Amino acid sequence: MQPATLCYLLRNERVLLIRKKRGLGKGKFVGPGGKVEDGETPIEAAVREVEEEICVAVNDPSKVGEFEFVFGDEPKMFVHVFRAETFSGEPRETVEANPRWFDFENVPYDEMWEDDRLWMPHLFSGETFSGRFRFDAEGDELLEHELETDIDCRT
Ligand SMILES: COc1nc(N)nc2c1ncn2[C@H]1C[C@H](O)[C@@H](COP(=O)(O)OP(=O)(O)OP(=O)(O)O)O1
Repeated sequence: MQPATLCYLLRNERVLLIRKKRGLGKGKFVGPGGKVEDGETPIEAAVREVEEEICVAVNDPSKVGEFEFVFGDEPKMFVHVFRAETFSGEPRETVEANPRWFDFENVPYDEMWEDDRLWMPHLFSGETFSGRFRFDAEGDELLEHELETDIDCRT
Protein backbone atom coordinates (compact mmCIF):
# COMPACT_ATOMS: atom_id res chain seq x y z
CA MET A 1 0.00 0.00 0.00
CA GLN A 2 1.25 3.50 -0.83
CA PRO A 3 2.57 5.18 2.35
CA ALA A 4 1.55 8.82 2.82
CA THR A 5 1.27 11.50 5.49
CA LEU A 6 -1.10 14.11 6.85
CA CYS A 7 0.26 16.82 9.15
CA TYR A 8 -2.16 19.08 11.04
CA LEU A 9 -0.90 22.44 12.35
CA LEU A 10 -2.83 23.48 15.44
CA ARG A 11 -2.80 26.83 17.24
CA ASN A 12 -5.28 28.55 19.59
CA GLU A 13 -8.11 26.06 19.00
CA ARG A 14 -7.68 26.44 15.25
CA VAL A 15 -6.48 24.01 12.58
CA LEU A 16 -4.71 24.81 9.34
CA LEU A 17 -6.26 23.18 6.27
CA ILE A 18 -5.38 23.53 2.61
CA ARG A 19 -7.65 23.80 -0.39
CA LYS A 20 -5.89 21.18 -2.52
CA LYS A 21 -5.13 22.40 -6.04
CA ARG A 22 -4.02 19.12 -7.63
CA GLY A 23 -3.70 15.36 -7.11
CA LEU A 24 -5.98 13.06 -5.13
CA GLY A 25 -8.67 15.11 -3.40
CA LYS A 26 -8.23 18.16 -5.67
CA GLY A 27 -10.71 20.91 -4.65
CA LYS A 28 -11.27 19.55 -1.14
CA PHE A 29 -10.05 21.01 2.16
CA VAL A 30 -7.49 18.55 3.54
CA GLY A 31 -4.50 18.51 5.87
CA PRO A 32 -1.09 19.20 4.32
CA GLY A 33 0.52 15.95 3.26
CA GLY A 34 1.33 13.54 0.49
CA LYS A 35 3.16 10.41 -0.46
CA VAL A 36 6.25 9.18 1.39
CA GLU A 37 9.15 9.08 -1.06
CA ASP A 38 11.78 6.34 -1.35
CA GLY A 39 14.38 6.59 1.44
CA GLU A 40 12.23 8.91 3.59
CA THR A 41 10.76 8.21 6.99
CA PRO A 42 7.11 9.21 7.47
CA ILE A 43 8.13 12.09 9.75
CA GLU A 44 10.63 13.40 7.15
CA ALA A 45 7.91 13.17 4.49
CA ALA A 46 5.44 15.06 6.70
CA VAL A 47 7.93 17.91 7.26
CA ARG A 48 8.83 18.07 3.54
CA GLU A 49 5.21 18.12 2.39
CA VAL A 50 4.27 21.00 4.73
CA GLU A 51 7.27 22.99 3.48
CA GLU A 52 6.44 22.27 -0.18
CA GLU A 53 2.72 22.91 0.10
CA ILE A 54 2.53 25.99 2.34
CA CYS A 55 6.17 27.14 2.96
CA VAL A 56 6.05 26.46 6.71
CA ALA A 57 8.83 24.73 8.68
CA VAL A 58 7.41 22.30 11.21
CA ASN A 59 9.55 21.74 14.31
CA ASP A 60 7.94 19.06 16.41
CA PRO A 61 5.50 16.85 14.54
CA SER A 62 4.23 14.05 16.72
CA LYS A 63 2.49 11.03 15.34
CA VAL A 64 -1.11 10.71 16.49
CA GLY A 65 -2.73 8.28 14.10
CA GLU A 66 -2.69 5.81 11.26
CA PHE A 67 -5.25 5.21 8.50
CA GLU A 68 -5.80 2.63 5.83
CA PHE A 69 -7.81 3.87 2.85
CA VAL A 70 -9.34 1.28 0.52
CA PHE A 71 -11.04 2.20 -2.77
CA GLY A 72 -13.36 -0.60 -3.87
CA ASP A 73 -11.34 -3.72 -3.13
CA GLU A 74 -8.03 -2.00 -3.74
CA PRO A 75 -5.86 -0.94 -0.80
CA LYS A 76 -5.01 2.65 -1.74
CA MET A 77 -2.96 4.39 0.97
CA PHE A 78 -1.54 3.88 4.43
CA VAL A 79 -1.44 7.30 6.03
CA HIS A 80 0.65 8.39 9.03
CA VAL A 81 -1.08 11.30 10.78
CA PHE A 82 0.92 13.96 12.65
CA ARG A 83 0.10 17.04 14.67
CA ALA A 84 2.38 20.05 15.20
CA GLU A 85 2.02 23.01 17.50
CA THR A 86 5.34 24.72 16.87
CA PHE A 87 6.32 25.84 13.40
CA SER A 88 7.85 28.86 11.73
CA GLY A 89 6.90 30.90 8.69
CA GLU A 90 3.59 32.33 7.52
CA PRO A 91 1.49 29.81 5.55
CA ARG A 92 1.57 30.86 1.89
CA GLU A 93 -0.35 29.77 -1.20
CA THR A 94 1.65 27.60 -3.62
CA VAL A 95 0.91 25.78 -6.88
CA GLU A 96 -0.23 22.84 -4.74
CA ALA A 97 -2.33 24.38 -2.02
CA ASN A 98 -4.19 27.36 -0.62
CA PRO A 99 -3.88 27.41 3.21
CA ARG A 100 -6.57 28.66 5.60
CA TRP A 101 -7.11 28.54 9.38
CA PHE A 102 -10.41 27.22 10.79
CA ASP A 103 -11.79 27.28 14.33
CA PHE A 104 -12.29 23.72 15.60
CA GLU A 105 -16.06 24.46 15.64
CA ASN A 106 -16.12 25.64 12.01
CA VAL A 107 -14.21 22.96 10.12
CA PRO A 108 -15.79 22.71 6.61
CA TYR A 109 -16.58 19.00 6.74
CA ASP A 110 -18.96 19.28 3.78
CA GLU A 111 -15.97 20.18 1.60
CA MET A 112 -13.67 17.44 2.91
CA TRP A 113 -13.16 13.70 2.62
CA GLU A 114 -16.08 11.91 4.29
CA ASP A 115 -13.84 10.23 6.87
CA ASP A 116 -12.58 13.52 8.32
CA ARG A 117 -15.69 14.35 10.35
CA LEU A 118 -15.39 10.95 12.07
CA TRP A 119 -11.89 11.31 13.46
CA MET A 120 -10.93 15.01 13.49
CA PRO A 121 -12.70 15.65 16.82
CA HIS A 122 -10.29 13.09 18.33
CA LEU A 123 -7.34 15.04 16.89
CA PHE A 124 -8.68 18.24 18.45
CA SER A 125 -9.12 16.62 21.86
CA GLY A 126 -5.55 15.28 21.88
CA GLU A 127 -6.37 11.61 21.41
CA THR A 128 -4.56 9.07 19.25
CA PHE A 129 -6.47 6.98 16.73
CA SER A 130 -6.31 4.40 13.96
CA GLY A 131 -8.86 3.74 11.28
CA ARG A 132 -9.73 1.76 8.21
CA PHE A 133 -11.99 3.45 5.69
CA ARG A 134 -13.42 1.72 2.63
CA PHE A 135 -14.73 3.97 -0.13
CA ASP A 136 -16.37 3.03 -3.43
CA ALA A 137 -13.98 2.43 -6.34
CA GLU A 138 -13.99 6.12 -7.32
CA GLY A 139 -13.39 7.37 -3.78
CA ASP A 140 -16.68 9.28 -3.81
CA GLU A 141 -18.62 7.53 -1.07
CA LEU A 142 -17.55 6.08 2.27
CA LEU A 143 -19.02 2.56 2.49
CA GLU A 144 -17.69 1.25 5.80
CA HIS A 145 -15.21 2.13 8.48
CA GLU A 146 -13.57 1.06 11.72
CA LEU A 147 -12.10 3.58 14.13
CA GLU A 148 -10.17 2.99 17.33
CA THR A 149 -8.87 5.60 19.76
CA ASP A 150 -6.11 5.68 22.39
CA ILE A 151 -3.72 3.60 20.32
CA ASP A 152 0.04 3.39 20.80
CA CYS A 153 1.43 5.61 18.04
CA ARG A 154 5.18 5.57 18.56
CA THR A 155 7.09 5.79 15.24
C1 LIG B 1 -9.88 8.62 0.87
O1 LIG B 1 -9.90 9.36 2.03
C2 LIG B 1 -8.93 10.22 2.40
N1 LIG B 1 -9.17 10.97 3.48
C3 LIG B 1 -8.27 11.86 3.91
N2 LIG B 1 -8.57 12.58 5.01
N3 LIG B 1 -7.08 12.06 3.32
C4 LIG B 1 -6.80 11.31 2.26
C5 LIG B 1 -7.67 10.37 1.74
N4 LIG B 1 -7.08 9.79 0.68
C6 LIG B 1 -5.89 10.37 0.53
N5 LIG B 1 -5.71 11.28 1.48
C7 LIG B 1 -4.55 12.14 1.67
C8 LIG B 1 -3.34 11.43 2.14
C9 LIG B 1 -2.22 12.26 1.56
O2 LIG B 1 -1.95 13.36 2.42
C10 LIG B 1 -2.80 12.83 0.28
C11 LIG B 1 -2.29 12.15 -0.95
O3 LIG B 1 -2.34 13.05 -1.96
P1 LIG B 1 -1.46 12.91 -3.31
O4 LIG B 1 -1.67 11.56 -3.90
O5 LIG B 1 -1.85 14.09 -4.13
O6 LIG B 1 0.01 13.01 -2.80
P2 LIG B 1 1.17 13.97 -3.28
O7 LIG B 1 2.45 13.34 -2.82
O8 LIG B 1 0.91 15.35 -2.76
O9 LIG B 1 1.02 13.97 -4.81
P3 LIG B 1 2.05 13.98 -6.01
O10 LIG B 1 2.28 12.52 -6.33
O11 LIG B 1 1.33 14.72 -7.10
O12 LIG B 1 3.30 14.68 -5.53
O13 LIG B 1 -4.20 12.69 0.38
